[in-house]
Amino acid sequence: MKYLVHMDVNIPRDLPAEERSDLVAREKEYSQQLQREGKWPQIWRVVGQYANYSIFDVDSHDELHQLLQGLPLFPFIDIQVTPLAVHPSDVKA
Ligand SMILES: O=C(O)CC1=CCC(=O)O1
Repeated sequence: MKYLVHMDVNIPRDLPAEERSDLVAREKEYSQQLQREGKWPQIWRVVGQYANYSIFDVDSHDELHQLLQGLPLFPFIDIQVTPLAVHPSDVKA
């Protein structure tokens, strides 16, 4: 099952720099592990924003929820999820 996920990151400005760097580094490691596993096949930066659009490819809503909740930056991200279905005009389908 594929999902389009929009993440809008809002790390508090008063978070100590070291804590911020640690969170961002752990977020990157977590994300890259899921990318290698094929569960997070695409991630794109939104131009001019601390935000991304990502594609997740997982088995269920529950799995996606679990993965998103595991994001180190989860407390500081507004997340919107759009479930995707195959388009009938897709020549690859
Ligand atoms: O920087 C972001 O958009 C938040 C994020 C998600 C995965 C990652 O490495 O950073």
